[in-house]
Amino acid sequence: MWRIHRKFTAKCVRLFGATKSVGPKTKKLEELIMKEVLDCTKSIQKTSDTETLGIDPLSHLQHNLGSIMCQLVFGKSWPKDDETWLWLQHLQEVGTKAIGVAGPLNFLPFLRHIPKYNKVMTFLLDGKHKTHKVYQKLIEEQQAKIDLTKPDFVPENIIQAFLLEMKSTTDIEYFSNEQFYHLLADVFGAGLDTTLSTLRWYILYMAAYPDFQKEIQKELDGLLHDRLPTVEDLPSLPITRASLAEIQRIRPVVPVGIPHATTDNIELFGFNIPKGAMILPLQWAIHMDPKVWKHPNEYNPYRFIDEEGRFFRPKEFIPFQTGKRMCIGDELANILLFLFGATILQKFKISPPADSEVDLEGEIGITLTPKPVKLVFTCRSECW
Ligand code: HEM
Repeated sequence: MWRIHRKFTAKCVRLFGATKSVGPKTKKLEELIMKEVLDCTKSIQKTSDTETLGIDPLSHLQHNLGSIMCQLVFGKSWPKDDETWLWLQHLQEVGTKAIGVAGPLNFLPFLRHIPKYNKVMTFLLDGKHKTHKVYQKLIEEQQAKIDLTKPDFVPENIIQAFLLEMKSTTDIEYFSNEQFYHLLADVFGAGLDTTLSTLRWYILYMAAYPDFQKEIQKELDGLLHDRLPTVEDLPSLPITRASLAEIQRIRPVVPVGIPHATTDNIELFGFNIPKGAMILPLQWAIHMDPKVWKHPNEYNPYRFIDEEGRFFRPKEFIPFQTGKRMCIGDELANILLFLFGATILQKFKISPPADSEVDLEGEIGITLTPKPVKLVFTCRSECW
């Protein structure tokens, strides 16, 4: 099952233009992303004008990053104050924390009888049923818009692609309604929470490390002058790229990895691991290993810059994990992080409010997220 769904979703992501080489589809994706990036920076500026003691950019980032994921997955997005959208965001936020709390149930299923875990599971299952009802409506909306019998039909979002697959596949069990709902939830969840948390960490670290912030802004100004960043700019901006990589090293959003299981008995480094054992690939241990990274707790983008000043990736850097189940959204994530991160730094100086320090400790659910924060966003020039 997972192989077929993985192949299907990876194909969709490529179809949306999230690839290493930049073609017309990537430019279309860039256009969609930049529209939301600019809406986001405008909202940050607007709220900053009224809140002189600083703002938490979370709601703006969540709305605009979420709108991109919604368009790619569901084929539509909602206004900021729409009830369905607010509910989906709330469920995503609280659900991610709840999945973290429910984690021990993977190892000790009997815990579900304890009220604390029972409550969390009831919340998660209730949320799942309600979300599936919303998804059904979204599927019907897309169904009404498209004609799958047209030979030149090209899907524009995951719902349309799944409907096309349902029509043409012989593997009906893999493309059933139930699987449809789960796939939509998985891609939306996997894509939004991870990129959102990474961007929040990035903004926070920029406030905590003003000298690096200035250096990145100097690099951006030197190449872009007054124009906005594009995906083609990425290779010419090694410090910016390294600063984004370093945030993914020091604050990996899935620090304990996603649980996997052995398919057979194996021996690894003298340890016997039985078939069916749960394996947690501890990303944190790899990204914080002092044998690989000097002073691992220090934020230092220069770990990703070689002697010639070019960006390079040490093999121990695995923010998207590695192997057969590696993230399939890595290219999309890199494009999102770069366009959001570079534009925000181009437009704002980010700093903590006067007489306060930046809290770099996080909160752990299934992902590692920053705590609520207030930051001051000062327009760097005549931005708009
Ligand atoms: C900074 C952003 C992101 C990070 C750090 C991240 C990280 C990860 C990690 C660590 C995994 C687990 C790999 C494993 O099980 O070994 C994963 C899986 C996955 N990611 Fe991402 N991800 C990001 C963005 C995205 C985006 C934008 C999408 C949207 C398409 C996405 C879709 C997926 C999917 C579908 C899987 C499951 C793959 C499978 O089970 O075979 N991710 N991601």
